[in-house]
Amino acid sequence: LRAPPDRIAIIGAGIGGTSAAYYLRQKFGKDVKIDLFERGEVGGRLATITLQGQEYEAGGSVIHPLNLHMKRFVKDLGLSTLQSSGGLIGVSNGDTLVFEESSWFIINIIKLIWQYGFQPLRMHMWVEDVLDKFMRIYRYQSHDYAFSSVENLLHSLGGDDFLGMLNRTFLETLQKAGFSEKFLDEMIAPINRVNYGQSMDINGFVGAVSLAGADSGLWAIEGGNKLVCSRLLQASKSNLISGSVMYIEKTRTKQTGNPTKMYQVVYQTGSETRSDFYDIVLVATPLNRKMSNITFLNFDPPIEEFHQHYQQIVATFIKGKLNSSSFNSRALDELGLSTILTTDNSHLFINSIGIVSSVRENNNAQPSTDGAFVWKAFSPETLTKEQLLKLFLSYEYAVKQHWHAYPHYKPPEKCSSIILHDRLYYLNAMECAASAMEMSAIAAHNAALLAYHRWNGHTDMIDQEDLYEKLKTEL
Ligand SMILES: Cc1cc2nc3c(=O)[nH]c(=O)nc-3n(C[C@H](O)[C@H](O)[C@H](O)COP(=O)(O)OP(=O)(O)OC[C@H]3O[C@@H](n4cnc5c(N)ncnc54)[C@H](O)[C@@H]3O)c2cc1C
Ligand SMILES: CC(C)=CCC/C(C)=C/CC/C(C)=C/CSC[C@H](N)C(=O)O
Repeated sequence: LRAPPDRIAIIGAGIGGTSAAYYLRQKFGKDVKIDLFERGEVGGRLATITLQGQEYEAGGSVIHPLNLHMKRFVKDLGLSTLQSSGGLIGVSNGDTLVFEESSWFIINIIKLIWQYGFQPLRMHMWVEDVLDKFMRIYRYQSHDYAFSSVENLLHSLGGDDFLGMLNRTFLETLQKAGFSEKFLDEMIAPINRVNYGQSMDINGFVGAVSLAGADSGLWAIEGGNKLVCSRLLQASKSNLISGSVMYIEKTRTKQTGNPTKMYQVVYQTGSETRSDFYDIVLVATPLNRKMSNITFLNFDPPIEEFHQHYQQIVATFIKGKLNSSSFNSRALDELGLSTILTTDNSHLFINSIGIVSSVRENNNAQPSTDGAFVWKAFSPETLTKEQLLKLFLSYEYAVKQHWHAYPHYKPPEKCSSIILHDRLYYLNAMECAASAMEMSAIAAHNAALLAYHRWNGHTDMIDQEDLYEKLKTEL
């Protein structure tokens, strides 16, 4: 093995950047100096909001039971978990509830079969099949295999079917699989709206991830999901630099005494502009002007500006008494639902609304003495006072958080390269397939392995074909 690199820079301390620091430390050992640049808060899109002394998840909130990297972090870093799901769900089309869950399991089964036949069961099997194939990544990564592009990674998991999903809309994918318009409109589109704030025109792969996000057994980290980022940072023994990276320059000349330092990272901290030289750089933030504003200088061929459009989502936290008549024409004293999803209807100004528990409560949100709960609404635009008064009989507060949340999906997806230059890697290229905490952790592990193998010239560990067959016989 070649001597390890001297210095590595990671830009962005969200779940992608902090898990990259963790995996890079595992691969390159204790001597490499890792600098992690962050211009905002550690956690990035994993963030909480504190209201009347209670903390709530404002960004990434739920984790799937089969998200094995996230599970592993919790175990290795001594964190605790909370169960996230619970409560009854309804689906409103703006006039009426087209589906309403009952607290009786058997009643729900009868209702689902009555309204949609066996399509919910078929859909469950379809998602399970995608997840089964998706989980091959853990085996590949535990054997240290890496991929140089998102397409190669997806192809190794699910062959041409997975690439096809990236290139077709979710609607086309499910229509082709024989699902009815009514079922897609009333059950599947509402799940896309709560999870990705988008219609059935997203790509089929992110559609499958979105449906996995409606499975049972979802969980979260006690104290807030962002805790995993600060713990990963600590465990990786990286150096956090609070500053905004402005540009990355490919160095023109060899640095005296160390010919390998290829990149100069220039950043702003307070009113000062500083810079440092690095052997390897990992970019762990979406590269577009609104989200990171990083330019690349002196690269040949040049690294062009990135234009991936990110969907704006507003999360509004409202403490109040919901007005059931805004979702249902039937007059009800008490709706009895804790989450209301909505169908794709241009008259609706929210994507979803649901009661939230604090990051320290296990699934048992309690109303205040006057019967008010804390609700979280997702909407494409800021809610106006009139809209809030339509949704609520009365409310104590309404506090909003804006996000450039996830890519605006528009298949066929053209994913950016993971390798931007010799030793310059882009983790968030992965978001073109699907944006989720686990996807960032997978991208981070992949980039750490890729950087390690390319540093050591292990080309046989990159983009191996037929890995599934090859690893079948390995213990
Ligand atoms: C409202 C919402 C709900 C979500 N719900 C879920 C969910 O329930 N489950 C799930 O799995 N996923 C969910 N997601 C998606 C998930 O949160 C993201 O996919 C994931 O957190 C992305 O992590 P990341 O580290 O790749 O990027 P980010 O978290 O965006 O991290 C990038 C970091 O880079 C920093 N940065 C940017 N530019 C610079 C610069 N020039 N210099 C220095 N630092 C810079 C940013 O400040 C940021 O901290 C949700 C997202 C949102 C917004
Ligand atoms: C990556 C895999 C296989 C599974 C991840 C499934 C998952 C947890 C998807 C959720 C994706 C997402 C962007 C959800 C946003 S909204 C979350 C929640 N409903 C909320 O109300 O905050």
